[in-house]
Amino acid sequence: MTAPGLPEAPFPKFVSVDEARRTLASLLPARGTETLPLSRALGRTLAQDVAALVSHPSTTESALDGIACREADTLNAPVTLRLVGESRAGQPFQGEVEAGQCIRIYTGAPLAAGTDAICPVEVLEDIDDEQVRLLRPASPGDVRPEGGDFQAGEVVLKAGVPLTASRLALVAALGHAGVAVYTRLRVALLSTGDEVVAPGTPLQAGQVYDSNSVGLSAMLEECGCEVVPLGHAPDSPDALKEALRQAGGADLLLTSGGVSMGRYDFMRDLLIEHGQVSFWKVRMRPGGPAILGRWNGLPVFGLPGNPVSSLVVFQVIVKPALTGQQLRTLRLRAGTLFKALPDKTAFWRGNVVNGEVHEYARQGSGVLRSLSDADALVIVPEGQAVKAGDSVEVILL
Ligand SMILES: Nc1nc2c(c(=O)[nH]1)N[C@H]1C(S)=C(S)[C@@H](COP(=O)(O)OP(=O)(O)OC[C@H]3O[C@@H](n4cnc5c(N)ncnc54)[C@H](O)[C@@H]3O)O[C@H]1N2
Ligand code: MOO
Repeated sequence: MTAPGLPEAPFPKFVSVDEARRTLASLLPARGTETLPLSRALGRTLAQDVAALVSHPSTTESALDGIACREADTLNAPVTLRLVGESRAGQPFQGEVEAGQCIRIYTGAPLAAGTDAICPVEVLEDIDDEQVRLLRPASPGDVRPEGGDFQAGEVVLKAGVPLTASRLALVAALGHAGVAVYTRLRVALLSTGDEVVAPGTPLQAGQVYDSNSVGLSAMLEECGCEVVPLGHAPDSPDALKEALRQAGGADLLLTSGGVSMGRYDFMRDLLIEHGQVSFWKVRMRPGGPAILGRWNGLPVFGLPGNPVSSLVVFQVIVKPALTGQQLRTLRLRAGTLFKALPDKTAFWRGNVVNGEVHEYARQGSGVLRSLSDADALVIVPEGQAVKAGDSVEVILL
């Protein structure tokens, strides 16, 4: 597909979002694996299935502080039972509990032989050291069965999932002190533009603070990448060539700015004239002008400068390519109209209100606060408007 006004070129233009993602993934190096302690594995991608070394719970245990007894004895509560001992975590009751008897028990302590139900302290009355009165029947639902969470030998986590905080906790519970992960990709990061300045310095008229470096660097960290910060380069082919040279040892150079139709969009010019371009422009908004190519073998992904555009392209194209993970989406009911674009997938910002997603008022690619204020990117396929009441696919932000 060739747009009016663009020169003919020996590379694809206006590729789909899926094609852009696949092409970027195909330029990245195959990754090795390494084993890391859990304290250093946050954000990395699991390289091997992880099986449980133990069952959890390791024995059948109580979910509450109270007494353990036989449910059948308590169906006509209030009833009085005879206390014959107690079970604490690490100090289980050794004997058998018989009909009409009970033991004191605490959360996480093993059940005793003969017991099958728990009555919590809130519905107990102590009569004396040997007797207790249950105001309600004891519940088998407050017993946690052995292996109810996972069984020894069971594969609980599959290779390829990202290691979030809760998954790292799970790996520890499975009994592992370390975990096999894919090695980190080294991603060099560069902001371009004469007007771009680092935050913390005074801003002259026409300048803008470099928000892209900050947002993209944080997103790369979240993807488990090693970031090589190259800072900022002005709109000059020589300065950009120097930055491209500095990025030489990286697996990918990510740039922002200078890829659209302007006369000073030199990143685009350099890649088209002296690099090898895989595609220029993606059928999406925001983010349409993105360009992918290689410079002396180094994959270079040029994100658009507009702050919303660069972060959205990262989210929907770069992140899945870097992590090998599918985009996580879910479906919600639309509470308002989301307009379609004839030849682009739109990623409109939306807010979730009472389970419905509503359009955020300001959709401009320069309105960076829209990504902070919104709850979701609403995916509107090419040419297919979403009406209020329709089901729509969203990415939660
Ligand atoms: N005639 C046309 N003009 C434009 C088109 C088009 O198709 N025809 N596409 C528009 C779209 S869509 C986008 S997106 C932008 C992308 O342009 P560039 O990638 O060339 O980006 P710049 O022109 O360098 O900057 C755009 C905008 O973003 C601000 N910016 C740049 N870098 C940063 C940064 N690191 N932190 C914060 N803000 C940044 C910059 O100041 C500009 O305001 O092109 C449209 N134009
Ligand atoms: O794609 Mo641009 O990102 O619409 O402004």
